[in-house]
Amino acid sequence: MAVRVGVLGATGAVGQRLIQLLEPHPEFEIAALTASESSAGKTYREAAKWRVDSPIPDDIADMTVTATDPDDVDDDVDLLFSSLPSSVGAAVEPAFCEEGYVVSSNSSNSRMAEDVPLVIPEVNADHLDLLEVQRDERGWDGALIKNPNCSTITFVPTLAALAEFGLERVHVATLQAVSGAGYDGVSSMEIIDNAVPYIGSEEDKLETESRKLLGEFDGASLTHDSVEVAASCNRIPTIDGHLENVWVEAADELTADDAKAAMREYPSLDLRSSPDQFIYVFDEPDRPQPRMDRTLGDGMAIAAGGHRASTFGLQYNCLAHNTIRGAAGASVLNGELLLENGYL
Ligand SMILES: NC(=O)C1=CN([C@@H]2O[C@H](COP(=O)(O)OP(=O)(O)OC[C@H]3O[C@@H](n4cnc5c(N)ncnc54)[C@H](OP(=O)(O)O)[C@@H]3O)[C@@H](O)[C@H]2O)C=CC1
Ligand SMILES: N[C@@H](CC(=O)OP(=O)(O)O)C(=O)O
Repeated sequence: MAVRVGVLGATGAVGQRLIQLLEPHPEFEIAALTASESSAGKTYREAAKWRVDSPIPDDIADMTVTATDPDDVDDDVDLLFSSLPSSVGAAVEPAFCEEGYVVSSNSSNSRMAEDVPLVIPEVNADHLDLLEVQRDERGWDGALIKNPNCSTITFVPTLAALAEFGLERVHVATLQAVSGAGYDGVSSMEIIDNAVPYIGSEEDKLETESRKLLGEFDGASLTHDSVEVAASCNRIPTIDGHLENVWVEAADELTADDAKAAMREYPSLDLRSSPDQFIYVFDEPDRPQPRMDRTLGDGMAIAAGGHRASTFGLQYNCLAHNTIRGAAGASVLNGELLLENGYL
């Protein structure tokens, strides 16, 4: 029987992507949709300005949106996907967890909390058991798991593939699509014929979340990885797909061929939304490109290419679909991991 799930922040850009991915999902059944007070009481069709690239599902369109309050969500809903503004998530996600709901959240609040697993299933599924520590410490029947920032998700899998070479220092420069800022996030006058070399708080997220993801969980606490990461984040006029330039300095010799082989061989998982090939490596020097490569693996693969030796170690480029692998798809994959591991 399918697990009954809800979407917190269901009317938003990421909420709509979640619905697009969850509606046909055989393991999950959408049973609750929440948004702000101004949407509560409306049908989903009335409340959401549907903007994703497939029709609004009829059965979802007719559902009534509720306020984002545990009292308004049925008790038989087991899993909540959260795509709330982080300030709202910080206030309400713990309240849902206290009431026994398991929350798979895409919002940035609490990502760095010591007892909150920050998970990319193919990279650090073992961190999920931090939920036992969380439940002990917080006295929750529910649980809170986070996926990382979209730009973090794009390059950390490639680092995980290279970890055996002894990562010491990493530089990453991003070229981020406008969808990462939400529909109204960047005005057309600001971004057309332009690039903006600043995205608030983004660089810090890449630098800190990456070390948490690559860290070691010993069953009681998590030690962040020692790799030094420096990030520079830029907004460019693409719609979807974050492209990143990465330079890696490793303790051991690391050639372009070694890196390509390690990335190609890095395993995927058997979860329903996992791509068959997790990291798709191009030999062509001008790939990956956002428009051509963001839908690899139904938007869940990481693409890499342009591997070469440079003055600052190994250099390459990587790419991921920021609102699928980097946001809604990441939360769904974490939901599948929770299910597989008996947390639902
Ligand atoms: N990891 C990633 O790559 C990405 C992450 N994000 C993150 O996901 C989250 C959502 O982003 P996005 O979908 O673009 O945002 P939107 O502004 O499009 O949607 C926000 C959602 O939250 C609801 N909401 C707003 N205020 C409240 C409130 N006070 N109480 C309850 N619900 C509220 C809105 O409801 P209503 O329609 O009623 O206002 C809407 O459903 C953010 O935290 C964002 O930073 C976003 C993009 C990519
Ligand atoms: N800041 C990211 C998207 C985002 O909302 O990130 P976060 O989930 O860390 O808030 C971007 O602009 O592409």
